[in-house]
Amino acid sequence: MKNFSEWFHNILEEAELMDARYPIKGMSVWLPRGFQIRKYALNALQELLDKDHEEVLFPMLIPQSELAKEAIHVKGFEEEVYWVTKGGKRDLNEHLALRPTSETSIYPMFSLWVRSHMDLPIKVYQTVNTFRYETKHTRPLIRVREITTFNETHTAHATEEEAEKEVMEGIEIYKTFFDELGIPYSISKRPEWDKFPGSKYTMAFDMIMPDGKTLQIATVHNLGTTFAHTFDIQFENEDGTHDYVHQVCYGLSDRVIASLIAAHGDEKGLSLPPVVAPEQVIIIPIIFKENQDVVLNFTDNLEKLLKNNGIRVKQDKRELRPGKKYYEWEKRGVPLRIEVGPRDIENNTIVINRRDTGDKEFVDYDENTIVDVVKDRLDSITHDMKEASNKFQEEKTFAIEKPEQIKKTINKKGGIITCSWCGETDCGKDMEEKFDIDVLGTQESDLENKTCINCGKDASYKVLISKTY
Ligand SMILES: Nc1ncnc2c1ncn2[C@@H]1O[C@H](COS(=O)(=O)NC(=O)[C@@H](N)CS)[C@@H](O)[C@H]1O
Repeated sequence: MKNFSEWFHNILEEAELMDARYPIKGMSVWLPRGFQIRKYALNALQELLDKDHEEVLFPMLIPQSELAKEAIHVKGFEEEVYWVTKGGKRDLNEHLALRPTSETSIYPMFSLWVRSHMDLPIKVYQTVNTFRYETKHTRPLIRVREITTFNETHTAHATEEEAEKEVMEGIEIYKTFFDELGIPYSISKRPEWDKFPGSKYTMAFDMIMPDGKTLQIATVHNLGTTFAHTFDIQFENEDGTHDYVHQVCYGLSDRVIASLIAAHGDEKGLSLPPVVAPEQVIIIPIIFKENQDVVLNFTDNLEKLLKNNGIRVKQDKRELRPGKKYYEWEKRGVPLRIEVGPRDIENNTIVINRRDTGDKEFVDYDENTIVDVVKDRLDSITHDMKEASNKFQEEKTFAIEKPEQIKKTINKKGGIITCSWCGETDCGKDMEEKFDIDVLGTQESDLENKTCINCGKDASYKVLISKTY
């Protein structure tokens, strides 16, 4: 893992997740295994969103006039928007933007849908591709020009309190989702100069990657009433007065898959939490000519049993020596491997190998309990993977007191440092400049008469700082 970037790119290819050779920079192809992992990850997220949000689908193209309406928003995206300017041979009289995110395609429709407070709240989400002409170094899943797995939630509420509640709900949904996938994170409130264009404030999830830099893996934005004024989204109260809606939006992307790979992968390759694994169990029959049928009869039965109990299982019967099979399935990150040879059958045991820890376990085989045993081991893997990645995030987060520790700690150890800060924009930007770092954001904390690490003024914030992607 000394060269994370090389390791990461190798895994995409060797675990057959993506093909980055597509002839447009910043765009790659989802291969079948990668696509399944993406599907299971999205299923887990949608299960959480579906509790009280509805899935919708908006057009990909946005009229220039709509995109331009929200000045701050469009300022934030104007460098990144792809445009459609022709239809066939004909020039379009209005250029159409490929959505970089969907506020300006959704909110004109919210304006049509919202008339009375009875039409509120609106809580919708979509999983779409979005396009951002990233000029920084692109890399698959991490910084792409076509974001293929952009899950964005957009809500409208009658009151500010309801919008604040939705922000907390969005944060909870993402916390639960990342916890299920064993992806670690630190949550902070982005500084004024780095919040979502047009928003009141942005809450962000940052994961410390193996190379010590942090990756923004999700964001929740309180939009206030700015977009409601811009797109005239008003509703009539019970007393006949009119108010603008209060809005929230939140989103995550392909980076979730990048985080899965980074959080759990190792020298052997991918290591997947069961919830997203295309195969949760791979059965390897150890076959010798003379007793082939005995073994295969046993493993076919075991495969059927596991499959009938909702476990995603495969059997590798290829004419290859076992070691080669182990190598391949470990690289693909299959959580559990079950080996069965003629001796195991005589002893009525099977061998269970955990991909995450490498532990090998001899288990007495009993048709009535083997499903529970396998499910129990899969649950242990889920639990332990989450513990391990949270431990890494915690161990790479350092509280410091002195400014000279900022650069030293970041350059030497990477990760996130926390310290006290006055919260002033010019001081924050000065810190970023001086120490060549990024201010991730602030967290609630009970600072008593602390001074700002950078300017010495009274500090009222605990700030998180790191090198970022
Ligand atoms: N070029 C990119 N490649 C991959 N993921 C990206 C890229 N740009 C942004 N993201 C991810 O997408 C998330 C949401 O994007 S965002 O700009 O912060 N927020 C929005 O677009 C809001 N409309 C919420 S949906 C970010 O937190 C980040 O994790």
